[in-house]
Amino acid sequence: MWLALEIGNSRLHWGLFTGTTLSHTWDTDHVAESLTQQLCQCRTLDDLPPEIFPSHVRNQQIVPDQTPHPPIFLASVLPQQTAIWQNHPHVRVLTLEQIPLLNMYPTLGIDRALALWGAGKSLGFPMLVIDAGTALTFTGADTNHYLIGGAILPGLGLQFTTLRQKTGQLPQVQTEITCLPPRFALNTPEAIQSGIIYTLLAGIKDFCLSWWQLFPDAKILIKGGDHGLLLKYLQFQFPEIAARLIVQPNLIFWGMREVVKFC
Ligand SMILES: Nc1ncnc2c1ncn2[C@@H]1O[C@H](COP(=O)(O)OP(=O)(O)O)[C@@H](O)[C@H]1O
Ligand SMILES: CC(C)(COP(=O)(O)O)[C@@H](O)C(=O)NCCC(=O)O
Ligand SMILES: [K+]
Repeated sequence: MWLALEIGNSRLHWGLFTGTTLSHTWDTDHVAESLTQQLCQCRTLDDLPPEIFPSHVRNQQIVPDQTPHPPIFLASVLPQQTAIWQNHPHVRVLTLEQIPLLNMYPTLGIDRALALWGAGKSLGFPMLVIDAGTALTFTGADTNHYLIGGAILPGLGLQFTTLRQKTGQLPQVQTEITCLPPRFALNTPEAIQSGIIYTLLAGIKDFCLSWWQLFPDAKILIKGGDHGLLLKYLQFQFPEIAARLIVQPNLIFWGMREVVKFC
C-alpha cells in the first residue's frame, strides 16, 4: 500500500494505492506548518489527522486497523509545501529525473510531466494534456515520448479572482453558470463572464486544433479542478471539440504509478 500526494497551487490531491490499483482519491487543503510535528509522529494510517485523512475516506474502512503508515510519494509544484513534507519519515519526493519523458526542461512542472507521462503510457502517444487547475496548462509529447512543449495561462478561477483583486470596482463573479452569457453583455458580471469564458474557450479550441494539425487524430486529455465547467461551456460553444476531449481526473496518479514501479 502507498499514498500518492500531488501538491498543487490550490490544494493537495491524494491517491491511495494497493500495488498498481488506485482505490481512493480525495483532496485536502494545504497543510499548516504547525501540523508538521504531528504528521511525523504518525505510525499508522489511522494516526493521520482528519485534515489529511478525512472521515469520509476513513469511514469506508478501506484499510484494516493498525495498518502501518505507508510510504507517501510526493510530487509538488509548491516549494513551501515541499519543505513541510520532505522531512516526514515516510515521504519520498519525486523529481523530474525519474520521469522518462525526453526533451524536458529543468523548470518544467512535475505535475505536468507526470500527467503527460501517465496519460501517454496508459492511452498512447502522441498525447496532449490540458490541466484546468489553478493555472491552465497544455503539455504535449510525440510518439517518441519527446516533449513537444506547451503553454501556461491563468486558470478559470484565477482569472476571475485576479480581475477582482487587481481592479477598483470589479466584483467577484460566479465561475459556475447554467448557460453561456451573452457575448456582448450589458452588465458587469456578464461582461466579466463573457470576456473570460469566451476567450478561454477560443484559446482551448485553438490549441486543440494546432495539436491536431501537428498530430492528426492524436488524443487530448483534460483534467484539473475546473475541467467539468470548462468542458460544459465547451459543449455549448464548440461541441465538436468537446466531443473529442477525454476526461481523466486521475492522470497524475497514473503517472506516479508508472514512476513508483521503478522506485
Ligand atoms: N473544492 C474546490 N477547492 C478548490 N478549488 C476548486 C474546488 N472545486 C473546483 N475548484 C476549482 O479548481 C481550481 C483548482 O484546480 P485544482 O486542479 O484543484 O488545482 P491545483 O492542482 O492547481 O491545486 C480552482 O481554481 C477552482 O476554480
Ligand atoms: C504551471 C503550474 C503553475 C501549474 O500548477 P497547478 O495549476 O497545477 O497548481 C506548475 O506546473 C508549475 O509551477 N510549472 C513550472 C513551470 C513550467 O511548467 O514550465
Ligand atoms: K495540477
